Amino acid sequence: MSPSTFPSTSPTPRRGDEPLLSVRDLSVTFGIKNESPFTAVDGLSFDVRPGQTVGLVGESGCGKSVTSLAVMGLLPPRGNRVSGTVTYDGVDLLSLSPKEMAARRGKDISMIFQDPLSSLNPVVSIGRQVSEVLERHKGMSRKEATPHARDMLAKVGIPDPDRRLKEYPHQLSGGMRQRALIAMALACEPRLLIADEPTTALDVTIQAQILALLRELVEDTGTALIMITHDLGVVAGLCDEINVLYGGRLVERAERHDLFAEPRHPYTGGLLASVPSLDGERGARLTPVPGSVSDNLPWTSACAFAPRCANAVEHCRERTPDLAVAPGGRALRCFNPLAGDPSPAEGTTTQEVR
Ligand SMILES: Nc1ncnc2c1ncn2[C@@H]1O[C@H](COP(=O)(O)OP(=O)(O)OP(=O)(O)O)[C@@H](O)[C@H]1O
Repeated sequence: MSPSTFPSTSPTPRRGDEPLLSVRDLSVTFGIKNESPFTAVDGLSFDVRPGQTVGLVGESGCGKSVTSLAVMGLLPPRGNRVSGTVTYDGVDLLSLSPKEMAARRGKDISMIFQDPLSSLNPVVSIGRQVSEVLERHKGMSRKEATPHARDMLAKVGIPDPDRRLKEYPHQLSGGMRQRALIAMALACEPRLLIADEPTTALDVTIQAQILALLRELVEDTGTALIMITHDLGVVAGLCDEINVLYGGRLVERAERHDLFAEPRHPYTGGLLASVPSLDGERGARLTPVPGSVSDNLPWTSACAFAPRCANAVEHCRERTPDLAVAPGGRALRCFNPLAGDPSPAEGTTTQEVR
């Protein structure tokens, strides 16, 4: 695809500017009327700048999707408590009314989900679904929106877009459906795109194509991208910065290169050891992280990961590790990290966050 494939979201500022999205101390607790409420996201903070791709990574249940739903204002209206701030372009999204938030969704911030089949309406043609977004958010008439919808399908690499416009989701392959969903998400040139496991339902070749498409989008338009995945392999070629979550809390954050070259949290190390590598020895076995999240200890009195951690020492089960943030932004929540340079947790210049 050519560098001019995507329309520029001008005057979007480029990489390196102020954060477009700042999440600060975000917590989401479910079952607030029950005797034992459950905190799915606990004190999470991260920034996303224009043109930056930020990964939220962790295994099932660590709070990735709940974080994205909180940012999008899509959590169930009752039965949960959300605290902290989610500042987008200077506005705290958590303070907006449902109506105000609905007006921003699809326009300023868009989301693509794991399963395109359940995200697309099965009885509405692909062209109609893309053009409806343009009618709703850009005030276009149906007549004006249809050629734009066609262009969007072409831009995301759907061949023969004139024919595809008239087709229904079941007539497209899985990869084409995901492209159609990306076309819908991009129709209004959002400045922030959240992709929640966008390639999990696709086979490996198509996965690579969709990831390449997202990378081009970010490079060409300066769109900020939050990439949610359980698979460090997916973020390897895409993310600038990676946030590793465990049990609802951030346990490590680093630039992609630093994280892959030198993981410091034993959980990050475990995730990396379970990713297949092209450089790995033939026949080498992958090492999964032992145990499951059901083994977790409560963060309030321990490190939740301690029962599964080969590096755990006695007080990991007795005290809560704080998140220590180094001046460059690298962050670590661990009493006994993997070997490497002195970590923030080992007491260099640090700022205790939580
Ligand atoms: N509406 C809800 N009510 C109660 N608990 C919920 C609700 N939504 C999510 N949870 C719980 O919050 C925790 C975090 O869920 P979340 O979907 O964010 O996990 P995830 O990291 O995205 O995992 P997955 O990849 O499996 O979706 C899970 O234990 C989940 O059961």
